[in-house]
Amino acid sequence: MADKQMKRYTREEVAKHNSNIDLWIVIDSKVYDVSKFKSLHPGGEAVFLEAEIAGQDATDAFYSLHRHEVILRPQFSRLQVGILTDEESVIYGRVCGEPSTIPYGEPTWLSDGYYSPYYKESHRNLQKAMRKFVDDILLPDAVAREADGKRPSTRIVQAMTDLNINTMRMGPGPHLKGLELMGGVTSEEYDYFHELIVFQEIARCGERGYIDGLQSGAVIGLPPIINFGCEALKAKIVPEILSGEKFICLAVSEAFAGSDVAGLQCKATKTPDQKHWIINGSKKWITNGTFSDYFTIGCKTDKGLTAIVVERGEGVETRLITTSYSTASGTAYITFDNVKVPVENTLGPEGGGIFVILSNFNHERWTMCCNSARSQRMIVEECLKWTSQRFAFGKPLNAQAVVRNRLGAMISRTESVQNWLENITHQMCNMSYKEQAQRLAGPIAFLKLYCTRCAQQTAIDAVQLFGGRGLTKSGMGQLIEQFYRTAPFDAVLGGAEDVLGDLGARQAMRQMPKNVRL
Ligand code: HEM
Repeated sequence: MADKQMKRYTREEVAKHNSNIDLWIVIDSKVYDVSKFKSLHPGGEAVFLEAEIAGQDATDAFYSLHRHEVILRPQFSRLQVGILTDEESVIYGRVCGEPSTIPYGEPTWLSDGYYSPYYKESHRNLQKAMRKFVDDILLPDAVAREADGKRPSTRIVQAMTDLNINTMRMGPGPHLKGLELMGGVTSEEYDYFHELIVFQEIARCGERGYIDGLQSGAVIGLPPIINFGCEALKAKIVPEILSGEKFICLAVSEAFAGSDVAGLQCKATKTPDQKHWIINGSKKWITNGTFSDYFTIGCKTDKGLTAIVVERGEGVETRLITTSYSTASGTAYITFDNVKVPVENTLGPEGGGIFVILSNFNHERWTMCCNSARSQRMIVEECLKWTSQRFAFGKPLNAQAVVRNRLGAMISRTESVQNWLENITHQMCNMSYKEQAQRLAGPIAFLKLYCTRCAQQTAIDAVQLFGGRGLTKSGMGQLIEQFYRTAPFDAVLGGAEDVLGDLGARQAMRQMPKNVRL
């Protein structure tokens, strides 16, 4: 029943319902009868019988211990029996489809009264459409699948296909030609800032394993085919993946080698008639591998590392690896046992696999930064809310200078990550794919290294602010717990931090002018 139609009570009237058998409380001007509920309350019965709670305004006590969404659940909202005379409820949580009202809850370009040189009307239109899609459609499935560990539901894959979201996640290019994009964006105007928006809005669902389950294998496994595959291969595989009919993943890392791509042991040898590859070996930690139909892999061949596309079939086995994030991502251990693949499935020149894989890494790492930057912002928002509504030592947490100092550091990191990301994205918008491969490998490696270090420090800070709740999978700190558990993923996937730092520094050293001196 809407508040307006509810019976009005004065605070004095509510106060009379303060006994074990007749017990009311007020939360945000709404009057709740908890007489029966109290024995079912997960936090125990006794809390309701305290003198400052029974028949009293329990708003601060409630928000010190529960997320706003708790009181919105139908089984609890129906405990409401009235509303206070001459008062209205004022507290709200996340409003579906709307921008956050929390300071730093949105990047500068989405914050009222601030400016950015990078975003145009088409970016704003896409952002609004994506936000609505994520809040209304994606989020409920993300929460459910993260909990049951199943891959994203077919209807979500279908919805994303219908809205061309997966095609947009391949970046700007001819694959978008003629498509109607969300927010009325045309394929000609679609640039990397549009793509950044797609990734950052999806990141807001906050369910890290699920996000990877959302065909992130295609985001990294399909571009090598688009950029280096022969026409026949592209004509067959690209439509199958973009229509959501089939799934693909990028399978590079192995039990034997991860960041050391040159040390891979999976081997491809040609048949005597030179028409097929015979592939033997294994791959480990392959995102979406359990449900993929195609595998873009790196293999040792006589001419060196070569990229090849393998179709699921005889000799290909995948099994689930349980990592510290949810199994919604379909992370797999894959074995190839005498798998026969046509040589036409080779991507780029034989022996040129390192270039195929490395040039793809730039885009992959950049998408990870988009995701991580937005996730860090969400954690900042959670911490700003928590520290203002949680009371300790008689004051809100944010009344302590040490807490504000920690918040300040978290905000600074989040802002610097987003601003650097936007600068790199601007470079990508102005460079060809080849120029990006040549000039941005170092900067993107540094960005990812910086981004994931910031994320991990922010995760540690957030746990300090939330205490035990930051380590508990349900309740107030559930997003913090998940972020703390999964932030290290981005620091390893797509290149470990130390490897990336080295890569960027080596590139800088190569570019040093020969004759310059101090
Ligand atoms: C209609 C009002 C209330 C409802 C529907 C409600 C519901 C819940 C639920 C579902 C939980 C489980 C944890 C979670 O999902 O967040 C919980 C935990 C708890 N609740 Fe309530 N609650 C209400 C009011 C209160 C009040 C007024 C107090 C204290 C004065 C309180 C104290 C607690 C405590 C101490 C916990 C355990 C929190 C923890 O483990 O961190 N609850 N409540």
